[in-house]
Amino acid sequence: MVTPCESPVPYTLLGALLSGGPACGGGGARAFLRDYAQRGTNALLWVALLAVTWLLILRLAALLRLWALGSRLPGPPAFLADPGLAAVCRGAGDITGYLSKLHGSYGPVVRLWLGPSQLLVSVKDSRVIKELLTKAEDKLPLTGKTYNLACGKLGLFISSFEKVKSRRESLKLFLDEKLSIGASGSSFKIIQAVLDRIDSIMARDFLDCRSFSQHMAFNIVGSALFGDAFFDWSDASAYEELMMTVAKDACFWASYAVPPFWKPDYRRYMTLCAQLKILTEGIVTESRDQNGVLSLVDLSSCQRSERMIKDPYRGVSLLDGMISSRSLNEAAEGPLSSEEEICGNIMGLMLHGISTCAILIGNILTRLALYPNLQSQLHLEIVAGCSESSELKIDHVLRMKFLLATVCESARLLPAGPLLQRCSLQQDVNLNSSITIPAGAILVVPLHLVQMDASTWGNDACQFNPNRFLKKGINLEEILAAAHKGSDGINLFTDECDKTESFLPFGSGSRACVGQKFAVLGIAMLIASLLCSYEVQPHPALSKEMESLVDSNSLHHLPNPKIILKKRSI
Ligand code: HEM
Repeated sequence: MVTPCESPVPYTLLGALLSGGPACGGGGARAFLRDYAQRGTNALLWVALLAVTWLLILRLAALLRLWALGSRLPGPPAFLADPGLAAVCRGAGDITGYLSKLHGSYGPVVRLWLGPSQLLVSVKDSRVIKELLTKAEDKLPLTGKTYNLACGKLGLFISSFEKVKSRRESLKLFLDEKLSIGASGSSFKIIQAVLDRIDSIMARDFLDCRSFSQHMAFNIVGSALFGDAFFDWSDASAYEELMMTVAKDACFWASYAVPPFWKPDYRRYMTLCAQLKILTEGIVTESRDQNGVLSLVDLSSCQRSERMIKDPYRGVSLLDGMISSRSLNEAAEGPLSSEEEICGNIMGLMLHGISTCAILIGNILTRLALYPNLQSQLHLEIVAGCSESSELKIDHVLRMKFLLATVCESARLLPAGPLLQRCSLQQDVNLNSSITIPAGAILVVPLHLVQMDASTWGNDACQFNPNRFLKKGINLEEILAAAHKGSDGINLFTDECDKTESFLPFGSGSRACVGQKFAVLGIAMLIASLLCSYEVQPHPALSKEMESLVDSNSLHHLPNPKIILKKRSI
């Protein structure tokens, strides 16, 4: 008869326990447990090994596919040891100039190997660009990483389109409400408030164009996002300064594959981000208290619009939209949109909105300072446009076509960045039914090349000429109204397909800038208010050299002129 101790070794832990191991002698049980642990560990190691091998096979297959599909596209030989490319990769070279040469040699679609697993595809053909920007819905992972680093968790600007979709919609709705006819007066009253303080802003006898533009952009975007609470926020200037410091270094620190915690500068940077977050939380709380935002939580967007029409001058803040969308999301997906995410979204919007608006404002002010004729023409239009009312409103600005054309022309000649960047994380992108771009490739549209292409814009493509936007009876008011109704881009050239697709300062397609109409009209409003009361003059030190630089087609970085704002005699 077989006794329990002679029974076959139980191969499960349960078996060992049921067999009453210790009663049969402690040594046997220990041996069994050791054996059991060994087998368990081996099994785990095997599973891990198989998983890693499987992942490596998948990665290798993806890499082979990338190489196979990538090599079908025109471009220089793979892994070229090119000093020009090396300089561009280090951030020291001129990416536009480099891509221009490649397009000259290889045509409108060019591929470039940045490394064995990094394929960049640059597209310059306006017929393909639209398709590309619609089909490639994701952003490069680095874009999301940069915002994540500076703003913490956020649901805007991130890589995956799926994750960003609903936030884009609620933000679009909010910004459109800001511009709706009734609310327009209060949305931009901050502009007048800042202009009233101009004497104190002009600490010396001139203004630094870049700092002034940044200050105006900060106020326009800040008051739009936080409503009336922003007007008398005591920490506003500390916030502005901190935000600019954080914005300056975000890309640099995000470019590290592993966050460099061992570097004191990095730790210092993270402390600044934390301070920025605390200040943002402060203004968020104040904005909520002042705008009574929580009373709007249960309203649908349609009800909110109605409410704004009835009560247009109430300083509603972005939080209304964010919180409402939060309630919707909570119902749909669970509590994903935490307070932390709302705060991150707002910081991200401030960072992006201020830096981009500041570039455009600075660009326009520089041209106003350099071209007195442009300024006189604008002044005449502005005075005529708001003659019947003492207060400047969005409806007036919408009628000022030359002003809107000036804003658009400035954005054409100096977009906020040199490249539009996209990618498709999961699926290949088929363009023009003949070009296949493999998933994971970096897709770029070189904005300077496209927006200054002589074949589309004519021989004067590099010259500043707002009138080009007024040709062929283009109705800018209608165009902006169309953008208002939800089209993805500002369609300036209804009859000229090539130009629509070649005017992309706000991007286009699925990830187009949500704030484009707000930015164009807000900046037009600022310039109109400014020119009503002031004349923009160049500082005497502004040399002829700078004048030629502004006209030059190599102007990828704006000079920072000193300007003087001279009060107009009424
Ligand atoms: C002159 C001012 C501005 C310029 C030149 C600008 C430009 C851009 C560009 C080029 C993009 C990428 C588009 C693409 O990849 O197709 C973008 C995205 C975006 N912009 Fe702007 N922008 C400006 C102002 C603003 C403002 C004021 C806001 C809101 C307050 C805003 C909100 C956004 C958002 C949320 C996105 C991200 C869309 C996404 O990732 O899906 N922008 N902007």
